[in-house]
Amino acid sequence: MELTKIPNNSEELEVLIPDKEDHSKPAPAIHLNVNGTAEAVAEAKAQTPHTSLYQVFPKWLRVTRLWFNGKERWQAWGWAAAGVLLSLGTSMMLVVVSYVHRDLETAMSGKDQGGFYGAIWKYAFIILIAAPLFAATDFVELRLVLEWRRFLTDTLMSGYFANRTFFKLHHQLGVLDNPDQRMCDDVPAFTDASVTLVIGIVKKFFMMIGFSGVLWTVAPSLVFFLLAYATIGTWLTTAVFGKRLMQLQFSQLQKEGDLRFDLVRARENSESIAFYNGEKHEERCASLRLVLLVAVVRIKIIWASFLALWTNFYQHATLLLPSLLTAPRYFAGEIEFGVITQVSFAFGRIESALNYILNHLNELSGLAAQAERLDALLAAVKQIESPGPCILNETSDSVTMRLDSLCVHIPDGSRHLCQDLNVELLKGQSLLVVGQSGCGKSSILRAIAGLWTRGTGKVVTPPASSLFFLPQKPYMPLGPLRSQLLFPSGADSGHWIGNRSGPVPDSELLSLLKEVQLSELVERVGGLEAEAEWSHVLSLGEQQRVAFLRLLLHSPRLAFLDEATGALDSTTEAALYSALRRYCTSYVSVGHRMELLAFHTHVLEYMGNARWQFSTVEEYHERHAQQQRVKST
Ligand SMILES: Nc1ncnc2c1ncn2[C@@H]1O[C@H](COP(=O)(O)OP(=O)(O)OP(=O)(O)O)[C@@H](O)[C@H]1O
Repeated sequence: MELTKIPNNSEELEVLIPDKEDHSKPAPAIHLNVNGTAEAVAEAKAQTPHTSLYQVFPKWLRVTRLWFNGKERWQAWGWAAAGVLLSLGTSMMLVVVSYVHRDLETAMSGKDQGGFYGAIWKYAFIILIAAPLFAATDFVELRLVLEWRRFLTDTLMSGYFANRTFFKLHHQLGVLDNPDQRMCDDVPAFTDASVTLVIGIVKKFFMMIGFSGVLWTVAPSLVFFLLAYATIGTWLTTAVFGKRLMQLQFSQLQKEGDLRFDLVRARENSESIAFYNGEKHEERCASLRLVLLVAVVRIKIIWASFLALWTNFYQHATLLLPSLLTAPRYFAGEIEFGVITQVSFAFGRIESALNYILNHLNELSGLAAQAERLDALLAAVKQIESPGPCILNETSDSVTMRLDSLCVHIPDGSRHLCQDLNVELLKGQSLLVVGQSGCGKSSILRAIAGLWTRGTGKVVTPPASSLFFLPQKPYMPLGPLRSQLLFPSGADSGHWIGNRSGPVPDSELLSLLKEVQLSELVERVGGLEAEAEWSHVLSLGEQQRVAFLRLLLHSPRLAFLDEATGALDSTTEAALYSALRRYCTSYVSVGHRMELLAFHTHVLEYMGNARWQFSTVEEYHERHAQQQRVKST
C-alpha cells in the first residue's frame, strides 16, 4: 500500500492507494480528466459550489415549486396540508401529555391516590387518540415523499428525453456529471430530506408555541434566554459548518456517481476491455475514483465529528438550567414538585425546537447539495431547450433535402467542419458523403438530424416521422427479437410504422429477414419472442443487418446511413443497397468503399479546409479521372 497525501483547503489527509503488484512503485498515472490525485481533488473542488446554505435556498425553492406550482399542485398541496395538520395534532398531543405527566407526578409526590388513577385514565385515553394520529402522520409523510419523487423524476426524465437532451447533455455541454444519478438517487434523497426537514420544522414550531405557553406561565425569563441562545447558536453553527459540509456532501455525491459510472462503463464494454487485457487499467481507474470518494468522506467525517462535539457541548450546557431556576421556588413552597419536571420537559422541547437546524445541519447540508445538483440539471436541460443562435432545422413536405449555407461547428465551437455548404437532393436522388476519416462526414449527418446544433445555416427535410437514421454503432435495446426488428417502434404498435392500422405480421418480418440475409436467425435463436443480450449474441455484421431491416420496414421518405454496412462484406453490402433502392426513394450514406458509388446519384466530397464539393456521380468520376491524368503526365 502506498500513502498519498491529498491536500485539502485547511487540512491534509493521508489516503491509501492499493498497489497490488509492486509495493515499492508509485501508482501509475491514470488518465481520467486529470493527471493525478491532487489534481483530481483540485478539479473536484473547482466543481463544487461555493455558495452558503442561505444562497442554496432559492435553488431549493425553484426545484420545490415544480411540483407545488405545477399541474399536480392540488395533489401536492393536499398531501402537504395533511402532513402539516397531522404534525400540528401530534405536537398538541405532546403538550397535553406533559400536563398529564405533571398531574401524575404531583399526585405521586403528594400521595394522592385518586389523582394518580385519574391521571392514568387520562393517559390511556390520550394513547387511544395518539396512536392512530402518529400512524397517520407517518403514512402521509411517506406518501408525500413518494408522490413528490414520482413527479420530480418523471419531470426530469421528460426533459432529459425530450429534444434528445440526453445526447446533447452528454456530447455538447460535458459539464454536468452523472445526470442519471441525479434523477435516480438525488431526487428520492431530496424529497425525503425536504419532507422530513420541513415537517420537522413545522412540528417543532407548533411544539415551541405550545411549550412556550407552559414555560411562560412559570419562568418567562427562560423563554427569552432560549430565544437568544438558539439564535446565536444556530447562526454560529451554520456559519462555521454549514457551507463546508454542503460542499463535502456535493463532492461525495459526485464521486459516488463517477465510481458507479466507471463500473457501468466497464460492464458495457466488457468484451473490448477483455480483448485488450485492459482490466488492470480499468481497476486502477475505479480504485482512484474510490480513493477520491473515501478521501472526501474522511474529511466529511472529521467535520461531522467536530459538529457533533460542538452540538453536544452546546446542548448539555443548559441541561440543569430549568431545575436550577425553579428549585428555589419549590423549596419555598411556591410551586408543586410536578411543575419542576414540566418546566424541564418544556425547556427541553423548546430548546430542541429552536435548535432544530443546528441539530440537523448534516441532513440540511445534504439537502442543500441535492438541491444544487437538481437545480443544475434543470438549468442544463433549459439551456438545451433554448440554445441561442444555431443551425435552423426546418421541415417541408415538398422538399427531399436541402442544405442552405450550412456551417457546422464541433460542440465546443473551437472549429468548424463545413462552411457555406449548399446541397439540394430531389425525390429519387441519393447522396454518398465521402472524405478522409475525421473530416466531419458523420457530423454533417448529426447536424441534419438536429443532434448538433452549433453553427449557422439551414437544413430543410421532410418531417421527422418521414426520416430514418442508421448510426455507425447499431443499438440493440433490451427485449425479444421482435422488438429488435421493430425498433424504434414498439412491438404492439405496428400502426406507427408507415401509418399501418395494426401490428406488423410475422410473414412480413420473415420476408424482410430474408432481404437482409438473416433468414435463419429466427430459428437459430428460438423464435421472434426469444430474449437475449442481443448486442453480445449477434455479431456486429448481424446487428448491422438487423438495423438495416428496421430501415426497410419503416421505408422512410429519406434515409440516412452512417457507415451502416461497414462490418459487412461487399457482396452482402451490395444486396442490402439493392433492397434499399426498392424500399426507399431517397437516401444519404456515409461510406469509405468506392463500390457504394454505384448505388448513389450524387456525391458530397471533402476537399480540405472545411470545403466540400457537391456533384453528380458522373461529375465525380470525371473529376477523378482528370486528376489521374494530370498526375500521370
Ligand atoms: N462530441 C465531440 N466533441 C468534440 N469533437 C468531436 C465530437 N465528435 C466528433 N468530434 C470531432 O469532429 C471531427 C469530425 O468527426 P466525425 O465523426 O464527423 O468524422 P468522420 O468524418 O465521420 O470520421 P470517420 O470516417 O472516422 O467516422 C473529428 O475531428 C472528431 O474528433
